[in-house]
Amino acid sequence: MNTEHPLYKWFTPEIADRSARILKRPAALKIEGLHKSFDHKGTPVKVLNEIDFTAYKREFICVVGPSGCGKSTLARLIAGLETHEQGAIVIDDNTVTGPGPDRGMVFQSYSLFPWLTIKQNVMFGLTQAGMAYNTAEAEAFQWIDLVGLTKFADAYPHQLSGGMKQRVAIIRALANQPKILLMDEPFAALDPQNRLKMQQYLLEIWQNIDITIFFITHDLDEAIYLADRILVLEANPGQVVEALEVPLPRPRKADTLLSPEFLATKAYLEKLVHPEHEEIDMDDKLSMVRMVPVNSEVPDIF
Ligand SMILES: Nc1ncnc2c1ncn2[C@@H]1O[C@H](COP(=O)(O)OP(=O)(O)OP(=O)(O)O)[C@@H](O)[C@H]1O
Repeated sequence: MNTEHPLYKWFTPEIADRSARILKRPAALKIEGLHKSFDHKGTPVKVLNEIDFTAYKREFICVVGPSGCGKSTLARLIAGLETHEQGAIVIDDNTVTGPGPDRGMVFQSYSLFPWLTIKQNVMFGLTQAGMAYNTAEAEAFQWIDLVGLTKFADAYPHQLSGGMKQRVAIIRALANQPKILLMDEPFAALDPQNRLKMQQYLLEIWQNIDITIFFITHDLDEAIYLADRILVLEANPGQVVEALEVPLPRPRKADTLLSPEFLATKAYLEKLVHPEHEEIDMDDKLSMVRMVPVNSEVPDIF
């Protein structure tokens, strides 16, 4: 780690050791010179520019960046749901040319089949891949048990809370044994308490199975809490600003969010992701406050 880096003092020998161990593992995902444009009224508009990045086996990567910087596009390209004009995406030495069973996806909206029970949802990919019904059912029960939903195996998605549905979406993706789990804002629709619980669940699952996670989020707290490294993108066009090693030891717990290294990392990321915030001075803020009409209803929280 560069001794000039603003977070240098938090890179303890323990963190440096974790980082060195991860970098020695084989690459799970290589993104090489990736460019992506979308057509806008007949003109190509570059969304991703020269993205180069490698994630190593069992690494937990979070991707952050301002709205529109191409985070979801990048996840969709890795999933093989979009095509790119230049560069390559390589998973375990295989170049991505379309969707495949080596990648599982979990989105913000619960993409469960509403007409299937929880067990049937989890079994779906397994039976589609040719697994015998009884074997698939036994596997599905193991996954359902892992996330504490045994009692709900025969329930339908609409009978579950948002957090429960997301647990099912995760195990449904994992049951197919992908090499990479792509998650695009999976917990964004949950309230803060359920969100934290889901983050803890995800970390527990990740620690117990052989999976590399590529997790898109708007939420810097979430990224710092979960990731080994955070890929920071900037917008117009989307390109890499930094792949930041998270200087926080594991295991991470709820009080990790209050530690000085967490707060220092967050302040650093805030500046990378929203540099314009530095330009807002207090006089601007006060002039906005003064614009509130004297008689307007002000909520009783002040
Ligand atoms: N199918 C499409 N056709 C045309 N333009 C698109 C398409 N998909 C995305 N874009 C544009 O590409 C840019 C990046 O979009 P993308 O959704 O990947 O960004 P993002 O970083 O995930 O944004 P957010 O954080 O707001 O979800 C945006 O300007 C978007 O309007």
